[in-house]
Amino acid sequence: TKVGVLISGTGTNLQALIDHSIDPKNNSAAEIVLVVSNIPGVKGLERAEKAGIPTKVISHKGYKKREEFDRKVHEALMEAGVEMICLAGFMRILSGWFVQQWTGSLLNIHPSLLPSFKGMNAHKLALEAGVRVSGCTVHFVVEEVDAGAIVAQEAVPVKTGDTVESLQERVKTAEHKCYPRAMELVARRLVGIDSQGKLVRSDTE
Ligand SMILES: Nc1nc2ccc(CNc3ccc(C(=O)NCCCC(=O)O)cc3)cc2c(=O)[nH]1
Ligand SMILES: N[C@@H]1O[C@H](COP(=O)(O)O)[C@@H](O)[C@H]1O
Repeated sequence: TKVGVLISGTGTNLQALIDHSIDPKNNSAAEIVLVVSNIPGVKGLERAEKAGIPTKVISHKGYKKREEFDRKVHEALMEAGVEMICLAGFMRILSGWFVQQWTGSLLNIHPSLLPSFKGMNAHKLALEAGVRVSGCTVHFVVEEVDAGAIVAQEAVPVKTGDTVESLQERVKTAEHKCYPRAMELVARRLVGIDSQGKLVRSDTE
């Protein structure tokens, strides 16, 4: 399955997906064929270039309408023959039109155990809530933000004295294991969503 990865920053999740897909022992069904960033010069672009993966920068600033930006991104993905998309630190909300084109083949990783702590500052919300366990969630992307069917989660202990940075670091370690596994399940079409958006599994578990 040809995979497109959308990023906006450092790309440590992108790196984990790249490492997983190129490691022969994984016999991965996923081939990352394009990395798109909406922000130029981010570290994630270097990671893709080092791995010999084509990159594109499509700045959202160039478009006055959200749908126009999304259509440009969609065209780039189609040109590269992309069959499924992984959002990895991509910080733009995608329009209903875009999400509709990719339903069932569009994944995102969120740094909390959804449905808790949706949105941009999950770690801050988790620390303020005083939870003792946090973690990460890979979910199918639907129009409503951070609300799609959950594919995989990994729990992480919250430690006394944790800051957003220390919790984020611990959660990212879990993300880097969780996301490749989830990508593989979807790339092998062992997991999908039905017309109601509910998860459908064809693997055992
Ligand atoms: N429709 C849809 N699209 C998404 C795009 C990105 C992410 C990643 N997680 C994100 C969750 C929240 C945001 C957010 O609120 N950003 C500030 C507004 C930026 C903007 O104006 O665009 C961004 C990414 C998830 C989703 C999703 O669940 N559904
Ligand atoms: N989507 C969230 O944004 C962050 C991206 O980090 P990176 O993959 O760019 O290092 C990760 O914490 C992920 O959960």
